[in-house]
Amino acid sequence: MTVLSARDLRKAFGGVVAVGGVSLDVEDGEIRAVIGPNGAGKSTCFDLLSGWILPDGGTVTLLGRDVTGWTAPRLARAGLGRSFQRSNAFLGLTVLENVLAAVLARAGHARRLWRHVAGYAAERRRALEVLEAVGLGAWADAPARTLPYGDQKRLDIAIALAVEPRVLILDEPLAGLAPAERTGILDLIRWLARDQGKTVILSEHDVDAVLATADRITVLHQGQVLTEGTAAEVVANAAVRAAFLGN
Ligand SMILES: Nc1ncnc2c1ncn2[C@@H]1O[C@H](COP(=O)(O)OP(=O)(O)OP(=O)(O)O)[C@@H](O)[C@H]1O
Repeated sequence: MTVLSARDLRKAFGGVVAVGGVSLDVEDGEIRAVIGPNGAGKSTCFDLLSGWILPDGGTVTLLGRDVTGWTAPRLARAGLGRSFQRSNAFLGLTVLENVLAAVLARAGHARRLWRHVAGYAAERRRALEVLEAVGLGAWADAPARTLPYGDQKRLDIAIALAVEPRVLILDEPLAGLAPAERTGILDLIRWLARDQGKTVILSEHDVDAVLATADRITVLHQGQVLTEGTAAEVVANAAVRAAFLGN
């Protein structure tokens, strides 16, 4: 079953065509990597898919519904979680408060967020569960700014998971990580897809980093899909090799 589709998505900023007619279909439980060099249009694509910006043209379908033009909060309630290239965690809040804020926002409590935080027992339990799931349970009461960088990436994933998404879009979850941390995040992503039934779409610059993890890889180049396929197909593709791999 296809859970997320894009058809001919387009977005230009002034004269710059960031996304020039992208179509893709992501299947339930799949790990999809979207790779491409700087400026290929990965983040813009993710912004379009998750409702952070409006497309100039094209459509987005989530779980069978046409959600084109839906706002990010509405898409979150419909089952789409998103992390960002630059963390959107509040560094002055604790790790738990960050996830709790996201849980409360989904539940529609955003406007009275800080009035009776202590009273939200069920939501706190849910936030703690999410932290345990991503391996940050021990950091719950620590200020987010004290987290090691690799764990900040885990917190970003926890915030995206707080909306209980079916589809999780992760913008460069491996960026800036040491090899051991990358392995840890890739293990987490595999667990989310294989054991928790999430569909995961992640962006990355480097095909090697996602070869063993992604079920399929979409290669973006200059705002368009250069090719899509399994890791083996993408690596064997002459156009991809010419554009990104050198040889
Ligand atoms: N808000 C914006 N205003 C103007 N141009 C933009 C804006 N956002 C993106 N662009 C341009 O659109 C193109 C695609 O950018 P985008 O950030 O989507 O690529 P990317 O593949 O995510 O790159 P990176 O890997 O560096 O994050 C680039 O030329 C970028 O400069």
